[in-house]
Amino acid sequence: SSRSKEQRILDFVLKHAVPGDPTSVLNAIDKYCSQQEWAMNVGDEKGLILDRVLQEASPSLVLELGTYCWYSAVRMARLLKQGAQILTVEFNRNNADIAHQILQFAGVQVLEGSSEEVIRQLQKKHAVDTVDFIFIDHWKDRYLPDTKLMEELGLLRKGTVILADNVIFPGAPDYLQYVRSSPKYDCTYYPSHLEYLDAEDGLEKAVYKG
Ligand SMILES: CCCNc1ncnc2c1ncn2[C@@H]1O[C@H](/C=C/CNC(=O)c2cc(-c3ccc(F)cc3)cc(O)c2O)[C@@H](O)[C@H]1O
Ligand SMILES: [Mg+2]
Repeated sequence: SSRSKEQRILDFVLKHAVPGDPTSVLNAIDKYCSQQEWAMNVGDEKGLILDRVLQEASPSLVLELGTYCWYSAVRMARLLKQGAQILTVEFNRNNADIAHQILQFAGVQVLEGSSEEVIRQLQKKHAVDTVDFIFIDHWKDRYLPDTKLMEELGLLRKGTVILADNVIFPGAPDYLQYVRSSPKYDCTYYPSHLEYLDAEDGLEKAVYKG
């Protein structure tokens, strides 16, 4: 069967990155996706913003919605403090399988399934109380329903940071309008550019006020 773009990215990573060296994995993916085949990783420019916001939050438990090619999961895992954990959710089996191969060494757990199912199971099946940091980067029309679900289930605590990719392009207008107008969130917009391109994009940070 013909290999997918995601498998070609993995081949390039396995050939050029150093196992156990997350930064070399990021550099390999950024190099491949900026020079050979574009892919929807958060990328190096928005990735620097993700790094800063994550380090500022210094979370013990990170939830990511939409693993895709594991770029952002590796990016976050390399900055976590000792004992902290990332749960990343992916419902496409091929992407999840590739993720497993890359994330094992980064100590990241890939939960296969749809975000709605996984979010509903976090407290009972994954012994989660509340989440400290959430990176949202899956289908853009799911940002708002999944955020409301996490609120309803009590997964957010005072100070939980939600960082959302692509709030400009492709855009998540209903999500942006909700968090910016809700008294429950303090929002900050971080302007940037679409990964590996010049188009405008940005990240929105929404801190839950409890
Ligand atoms: C029930 C569906 C919602 N729940 C979900 N639960 C678990 N995994 C989910 C998921 N939705 C999507 N996913 C997975 O996340 C990934 C999807 C990410 C969607 N991202 C984008 O569409 C995106 C798209 C662009 C983009 C930008 C410019 C352009 F011209 C074309 C695309 C840029 C980005 O940075 C993006 O993040 C896939 O791996 C998919 O299988
Ligand atoms: Mg994205």
